[in-house]
Amino acid sequence: MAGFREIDKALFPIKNIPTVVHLFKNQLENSTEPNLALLSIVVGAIENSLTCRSNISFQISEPVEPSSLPILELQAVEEMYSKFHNIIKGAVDLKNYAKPFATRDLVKKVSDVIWNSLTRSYYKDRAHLQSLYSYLNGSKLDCFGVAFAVVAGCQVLGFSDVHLALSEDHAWVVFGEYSNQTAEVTWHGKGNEDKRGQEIGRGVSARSWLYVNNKPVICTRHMEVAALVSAINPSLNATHDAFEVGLLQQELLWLLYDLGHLKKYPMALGNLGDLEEIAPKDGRVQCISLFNEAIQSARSYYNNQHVYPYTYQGGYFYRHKMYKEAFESWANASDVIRLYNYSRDDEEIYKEFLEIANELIPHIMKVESSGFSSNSILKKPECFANLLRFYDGICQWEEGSATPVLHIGWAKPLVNTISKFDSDVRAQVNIICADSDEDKHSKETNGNFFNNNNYEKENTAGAKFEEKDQSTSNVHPSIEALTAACSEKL
Ligand SMILES: CC1(C)CN=C(N2CCN(c3ncnc4sc(CCF)cc34)CC2)S1
Repeated sequence: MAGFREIDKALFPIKNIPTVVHLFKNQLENSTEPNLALLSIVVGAIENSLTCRSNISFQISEPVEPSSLPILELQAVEEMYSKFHNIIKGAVDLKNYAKPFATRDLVKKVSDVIWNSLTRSYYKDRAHLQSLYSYLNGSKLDCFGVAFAVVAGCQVLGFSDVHLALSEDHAWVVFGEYSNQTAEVTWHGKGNEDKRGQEIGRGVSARSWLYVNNKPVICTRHMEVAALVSAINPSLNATHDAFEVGLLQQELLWLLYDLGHLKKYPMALGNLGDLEEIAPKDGRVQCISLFNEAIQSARSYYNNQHVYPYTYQGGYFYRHKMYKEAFESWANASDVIRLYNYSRDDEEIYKEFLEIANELIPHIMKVESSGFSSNSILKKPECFANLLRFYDGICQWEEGSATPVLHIGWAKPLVNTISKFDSDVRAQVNIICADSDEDKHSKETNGNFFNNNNYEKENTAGAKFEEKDQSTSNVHPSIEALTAACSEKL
């Protein structure tokens, strides 16, 4: 695996953002595959020099122009690259691993090399631990960073079949002649035994959101560059971002977008949408269309099994006080989660739905019920319908799961929200409840959602709440009971 080529070396020393973009363009557009280790070291060095406190004096003294960066010398980058190259080549005796395709032993061996060279104990959720710069200068990596380093290590060894697989909260690798082998290479969450070396579960975990029903983003080399760019973290502290790092990330994401490498990567499109909302670039599409592209991508390539595209879009609508639209996005997010079983590995998405249900929606109810405008969302039946669909999805998510989702803390905001809608508004929503003997979860494999035999969730959205004379399907008993209770009460 050669390091930089002459056309790349000529760009050093790097002093500004356009030069970094040029380096990425060279790497992405040339015939040989982009060098993951080199690109991760470059952006990691820039991110760390602009966000880690150790250089705080430097930031105060230097004049900061919008696209000026700390000077990055070629020699410093080459030293870090050869250090990574030597760690990997020194630890893996290629005579033991026949090429051209990787084996599970090889992947596990590279994962062990990274794993065993990390600092014994450190705060794993800290920022700026995702790049090879962090690995080579601090021996620290976060969960994503370990998976990325394994793929970069396999690239150094010449195994071009090893690729990054990404769900919405976990990363693993695929490999082999047909790219159909999978292996865990990093840990997930807190206090969970790592499953490194094992193939991605077909058991209970397969039904959890964490593995997105076997619809992960399978990266090409170019999409692995998009993943390392997406993982750039501009945050300086809890409240501020380093301006140049955010700008660099935005420019690199637009480069990848223009080259077509974000088409099958919904979260990267969402990341770019968030950056565009903060600092819109002239001549570029509106951020809302990026959120829509992310949703279309998830629907086209991942069988609409991803939640985040809808929460990106819902978050945008919420921030812009477009509450009716936000309810629809969140109901669509809920239609995704309802077909999963909640498992202990799904904390991240649980927190996402908890915040929407118990913080964001109550806030909307508060500000909306203070006024009396006839245009209020409290007068709109489609808002009530989407809220019921949102809550119903969470109820169905819980059904059939080993771990409960709802608790009393959910009920108060839920009832409070529903009772804000007058009976004449609620009456315009047509709810048809399934017959009691019609089991909500058909046992036969009617949907190919989970192609196992013992348990099926219907692959139709659990319930549709639409205005009168629209057909609707079955409703979770607790929602049915709730709306009945409201009718009695009011
Ligand atoms: C709507 C939101 C709450 C805003 N940010 C979100 N994310 C920020 C960016 N994220 C990501 N962005 C690009 N690629 C990846 S791969 C991955 C799983 C660990 F490897 C996460 C993730 C995760 C989700 S979701």
